[in-house]
Amino acid sequence: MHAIQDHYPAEFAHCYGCGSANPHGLHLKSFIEGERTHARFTPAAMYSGGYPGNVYGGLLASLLDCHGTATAAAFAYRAQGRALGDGGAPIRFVTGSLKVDYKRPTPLGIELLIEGTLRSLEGRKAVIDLTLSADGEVCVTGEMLAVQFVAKA
Ligand SMILES: CCCCCCCCCCCCCC(=O)SCCNC(=O)CCNC(=O)[C@H](O)C(C)(C)COP(=O)(O)OP(=O)(O)OC[C@H]1O[C@@H](n2cnc3c(N)ncnc32)[C@H](O)[C@@H]1OP(=O)(O)O
Repeated sequence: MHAIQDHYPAEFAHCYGCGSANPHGLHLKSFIEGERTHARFTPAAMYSGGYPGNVYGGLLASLLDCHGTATAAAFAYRAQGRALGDGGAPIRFVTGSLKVDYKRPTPLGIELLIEGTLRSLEGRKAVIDLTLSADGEVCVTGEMLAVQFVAKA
C-alpha cells in the first residue's frame, strides 16, 4: 500500500519530517483507512528529551505536523472525488496552526502510533484532530489547522 507522502510530487518531497528525498529526515509515512489516518514511528535514543527514557517534545510535534498535513491532503482528495496521485494538480496543505498537548511522557524505543481524523473541511481550511500513542496509551494530542496552499503568481 502506498503512503500518502508517496504521492507528493518531487518538489514537495524535501520535508524534514516526511520527505522521501531528504536523506536526514524522519521519513514519516501516513496511510488513510476509512475515516482515520495512521503512521508509525519508533524513536531511537538520539531523540531523547531531558527526561531519561522519554522522547523530546519537539520531535513529537514534528510527527503530528507532518501527519496532520498528510491527513488534510488525503481527506481533501477524497472530498473532491479524486484519487491520491491521480496526476492532476496536487492538493497541498501547510500547517497554519498546531496546538499540542503533552498528556504523559512518551517512551523512547517503542513504536508510536500517530492517528488523525478530519473534524472539518471548509474552503481551504481543514481542522485535524491528532493523537500519538505508545502501547495503547495516548501520550500526546494535537489540533491542527491545515491551510490549502495556493501558489501566488
Ligand atoms: C497528495 C499530494 C499532496 C501534495 C502535498 C505536498 C505538501 C507537503 C507539505 C508537507 C508539509 C509538512 C508540514 C509543514 O512543515 S508546513 C510548514 C510550516 N507552515 C508554514 O510554513 C506555513 C506558513 N504560513 C503560510 O504560508 C500562510 O500563512 C498560510 C498558507 C497558512 C495562509 O496564508 P494565505 O495568504 O494563503 O491565506 P490566508 O492568510 O487568507 O488564510 C486562509 C484562511 O486560513 C486562516 N488562517 C491562516 N492561518 C491561521 C492561523 N494560524 N490560525 C487561524 N486561522 C488561520 C485565515 O484566517 C483564513 O481563514 P478565512 O478568513 O478564509 O476564514
